[in-house]
Amino acid sequence: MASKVQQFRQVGKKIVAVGRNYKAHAEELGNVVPTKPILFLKPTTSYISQGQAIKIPPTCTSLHHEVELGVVIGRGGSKIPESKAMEHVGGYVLALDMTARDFQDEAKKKGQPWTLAKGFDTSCPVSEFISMETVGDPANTRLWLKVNGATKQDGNTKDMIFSIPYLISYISDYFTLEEGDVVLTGTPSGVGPVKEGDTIEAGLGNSVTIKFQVEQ
Ligand SMILES: CC(=O)CC(=O)C(=O)O
Ligand SMILES: [Mg+2]
Repeated sequence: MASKVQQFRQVGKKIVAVGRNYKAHAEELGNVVPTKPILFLKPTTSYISQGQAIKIPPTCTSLHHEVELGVVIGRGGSKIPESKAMEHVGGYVLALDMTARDFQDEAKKKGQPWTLAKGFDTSCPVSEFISMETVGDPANTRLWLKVNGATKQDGNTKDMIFSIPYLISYISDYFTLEEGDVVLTGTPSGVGPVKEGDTIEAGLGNSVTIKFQVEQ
C-alpha cells in the first residue's frame, strides 16, 4: 500500500510554489532578483499526470512552460529550523509550473495576484513520486525541458538562489506544512511559449522523464 506521501496527488494537500529562484530566470523576464522567497499557491485541481493533456486556459495567448523540482513533504511541521528541514522531505516530483504569461503580465502591471495565471486547471503536470535515493543530491540535479524535441530549458538545482532547507524553513514560518504538500522550487531560465499540438518532454537527473501534450 502506497504511503500518503506517495499518494500526494490524492491526499489533496497544498502546492506552495516559489517564484524567481534562479537568477538567470528572474533576469530573462526583466524581474528584480529577489532577496527573500516569492511565494504563491496553486490549487490541487491544477494537478495532472501523464496521459492527461495540458489545456490552454480560455483567452490565454501566451502559455509558458516552467520545469521545476517539486519537494514532497513527508512529515509536516510549523516553524521548522533550516537545520532540520531535510528531515521533513519525503521525496520529490518533476513538475511543470504552467503559466499563462499574458495573464501574469497583466496582473503584475495592475498589482493583482497571479492566481489565474498560475492556478488554472491542468497548470501543474507532475511525474510519479520520486524517491530520495533516485534524486541523490537535490542541490545538484539537472533539470531539462524540450518542446517538440528542441531543448528550451537546461538547468541545475545548484543555481537556486534559496536552498531547499531554507525554503522549507521560510515557508513553515508562515504556513504549516503537511504530509503530502508539494513545494515547487522555481524554474531555471529558458521559459517560453507552447501552443496547441506541442509536445513537452522534461527530465530530472538521468532517470526521470515526463511527456505531456498541449491542447486547446
Ligand atoms: C515569473 C514566474 O512566473 C515565477 C515562477 O514561477 C518561477 O518559477 O520563477
Ligand atoms: Mg514557476
